[in-house]
Amino acid sequence: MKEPFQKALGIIQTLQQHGYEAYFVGGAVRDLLLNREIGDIDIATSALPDEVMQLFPKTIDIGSQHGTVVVVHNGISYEVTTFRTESEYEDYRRPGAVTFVRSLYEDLQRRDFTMNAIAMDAEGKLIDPFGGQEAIANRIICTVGDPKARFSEDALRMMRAIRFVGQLGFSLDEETKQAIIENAALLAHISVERMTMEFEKLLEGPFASRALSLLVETGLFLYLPMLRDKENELQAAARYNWRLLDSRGQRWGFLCYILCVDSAADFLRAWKLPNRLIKEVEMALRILQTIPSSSDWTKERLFEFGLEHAIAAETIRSVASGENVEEHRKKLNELFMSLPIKTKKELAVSGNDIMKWFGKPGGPWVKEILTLIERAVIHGEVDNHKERIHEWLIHRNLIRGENC
Ligand SMILES: Nc1ccn([C@@H]2O[C@H](COP(=O)(O)OP(=O)(O)OP(=O)(O)O)[C@@H](O)[C@H]2O)c(=O)n1
Ligand SMILES: [Mg+2]
Repeated sequence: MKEPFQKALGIIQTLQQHGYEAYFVGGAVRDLLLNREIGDIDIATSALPDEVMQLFPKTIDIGSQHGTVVVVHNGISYEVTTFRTESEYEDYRRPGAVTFVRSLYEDLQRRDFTMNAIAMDAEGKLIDPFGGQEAIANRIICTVGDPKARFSEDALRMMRAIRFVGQLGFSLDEETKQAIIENAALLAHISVERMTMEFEKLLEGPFASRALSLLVETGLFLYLPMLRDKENELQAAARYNWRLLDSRGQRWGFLCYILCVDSAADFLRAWKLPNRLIKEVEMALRILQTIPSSSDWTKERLFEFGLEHAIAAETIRSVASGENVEEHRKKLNELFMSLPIKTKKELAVSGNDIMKWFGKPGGPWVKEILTLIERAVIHGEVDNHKERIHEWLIHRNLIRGENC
């Protein structure tokens, strides 16, 4: 058994010793079969939440009314969820109430896709009543049972189907795809935060292009924030190599760039993204406007914007134009390495030095002088050394020697 499962085995064994059933379930089992990195390990059990809480010394009640308790075992948190069916649904979101059941089969039956409805016991034996392994072998995403029923239970599952395409490169089963087309409008019931989480996973996946095409083909894009009027642009976005974008900021920046959004801030706010990310994207887009071509970089501009923002901007530009991303990144790195100082903090003189040398009280002029010095240092006119800078100021007749 692989290490992440091994580490959690004690939980399953304890539950079994007390007469309950317990299994590994969900994404971890799927990823094990796919030889992907194992993420969070989820456990399903016949024990009720209260029973789970009594058995383990360290538990956190994160939603026991829905059946889930976190068990902290050897310093790692595991979600342990009571076998359940989701009997009542409110507004196509997650269930308003759950019914706890004592059978694994019923629990697996209410899960979204067959590949996610495989359980594994403490000996590593798989329990796969819905053909999940076969779906994985055939690289197919297929709902457990009636797709309309599964999507009505939780409309986010339609987004999940397409983000799995982006992550795994699997195909959508025809009936599942048809049901997404027919039920796309149910997505309107889902909170933006949940959609954003799936959309980010989709963009990050190695098959993002294929998934973006599917968002258009199924009509799901119509219910995603700010995408309703962007059908053609999204279709175009699907033709780029998203794999070359290697951070959240780069991906969202590229999306704004390719979709020609009026205001990146408004667009990203509609997706409820954090301010820090919004600032990062705005900066990359501002750079693209200020520096019209990748050959227009100067030491001064690179110093001003910083390497990270510069790389984000040039990555966006080169992915959009089909140029060699690595080459542009390399050039920027080399130019940055040649800078005598990389940040304002590294300048060998401070505002206090300037006021002392000039013998004047502080004011906006101090910043102007510091900028002048910064430029001279960046261009190699003067070494970044306090005395050299002092001499340089005297030489330029900005101060008199005796004020030293
Ligand atoms: N809307 C949902 C969300 C989850 N699940 C079930 O709960 C499991 C765990 O959910 P989650 O961790 O959200 O997704 P994963 O499939 O594990 O994907 P990831 O690897 O991204 O965590 C899923 O495998 C699936 O069996 C479901 O049926 N319907
Ligand atoms: Mg998971």
